[in-house]
Amino acid sequence: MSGLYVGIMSGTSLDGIDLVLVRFGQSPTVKLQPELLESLLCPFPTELRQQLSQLAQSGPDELELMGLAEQQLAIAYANAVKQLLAKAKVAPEQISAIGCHGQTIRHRPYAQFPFTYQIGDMFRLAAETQIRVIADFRRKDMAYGGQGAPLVPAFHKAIFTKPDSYRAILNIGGIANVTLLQPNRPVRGFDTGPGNGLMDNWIQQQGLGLYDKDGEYAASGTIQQDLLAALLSDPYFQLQGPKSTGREYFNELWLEQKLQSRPYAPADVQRTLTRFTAQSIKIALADEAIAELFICGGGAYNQVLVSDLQQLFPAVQLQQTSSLGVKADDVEAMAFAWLAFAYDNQIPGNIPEVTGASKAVILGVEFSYN
Ligand SMILES: Nc1ncnc2c1ncn2[C@@H]1O[C@H](COP(=O)(O)OP(=O)(O)OP(=O)(O)O)[C@@H](O)[C@H]1O
Ligand SMILES: CC(=O)N[C@H]1[C@@H]2OC[C@@H](O2)[C@@H](O)[C@@H]1O[C@H](C)C(=O)O
Repeated sequence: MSGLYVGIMSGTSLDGIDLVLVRFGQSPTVKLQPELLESLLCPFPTELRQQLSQLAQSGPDELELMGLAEQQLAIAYANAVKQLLAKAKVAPEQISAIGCHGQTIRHRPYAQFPFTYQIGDMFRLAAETQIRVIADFRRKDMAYGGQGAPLVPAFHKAIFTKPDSYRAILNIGGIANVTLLQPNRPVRGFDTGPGNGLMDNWIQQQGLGLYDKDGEYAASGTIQQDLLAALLSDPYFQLQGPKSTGREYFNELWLEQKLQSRPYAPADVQRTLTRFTAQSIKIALADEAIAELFICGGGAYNQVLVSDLQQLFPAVQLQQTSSLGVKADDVEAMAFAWLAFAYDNQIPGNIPEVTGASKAVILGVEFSYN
């Protein structure tokens, strides 16, 4: 194996496909220092984004819609991989495997029969690219009683651990999740709640773009304390980990219920949602003596959000993961490249203390092209 892996992540924000091309050391026993060779963000075609968004909630003829979306998604992934490899001037036969998350359309860890569903036809992705694909990373963890999420903590542990410092890695995507790398303790991690997802929904509803670039729209509003309290009253924030959530819970309908048709100025809602994300993270980490907090995911670029976080964590050094050598946009895609590497090297991909699974297991399924 070449040690070259492609990682593909398309997350709950539905902004597009994040890809990386990365090289991992040949021996899994050697301290892992991934070398990033190339990265790319391919925005989703509008129609596909709308279909995927629709699939995250119940609706008519979901099976037909899902079947069609799975194929379009695989084609979009394959085109993105081809672009990435062309940019890097690397041939498909040089790649050991693609690690692909797929697109979560339903995540129900608290259902009577818990399930999680990631779509994208991985055989088509393998056939189109002529590269083997490792995917379906979450369901085995759930089969062992876990939440199937979050999975990135194992990768964070592998590359970001510092033996003498309590580090936390905070990913702010559509949903936000945190990894706690505390010396002399098993790694912990969980979803803190909404990240950018509700903020994206709101600004889109106002017709002001897909997301609040640099937090500029939020900066024009004022925090509404009664709304903030209503948002924070959701029982999810009182749950202890392991815990995970998704857009099927924290979505437009959830927000509508909290707004109760009160006539807030739209910019005030944006500002309050931004504070809400920061405050829910603070609640989740209130008892943790974190020394260094590293932010990744698109939320790292929202200046209002980051400044709210800094205000709520005055004693903590807040930085982007780029100061650890991995750009905020690349961490999740790199984690899925690593999960493919872990599959090939028989390294467990889940952490039982994080997901709640009864044991650590090797995650992923191989989709071959020949
Ligand atoms: N310059 C920016 N200013 C403000 N927000 C930004 C900026 N760039 C990206 N974002 C936010 O980040 C989001 C994308 O983040 P990311 O790609 O980390 O999410 P994701 O991977 O889809 O979600 P998840 O981690 O939940 O699976 C965008 O939808 C937007 O809200
Ligand atoms: C079911 C699912 O897709 N969950 C995502 C989502 O996006 C962020 C958060 O919720 C996290 O739990 C997870 O993604 C990352 C990659 C994870 O598994 O670690």
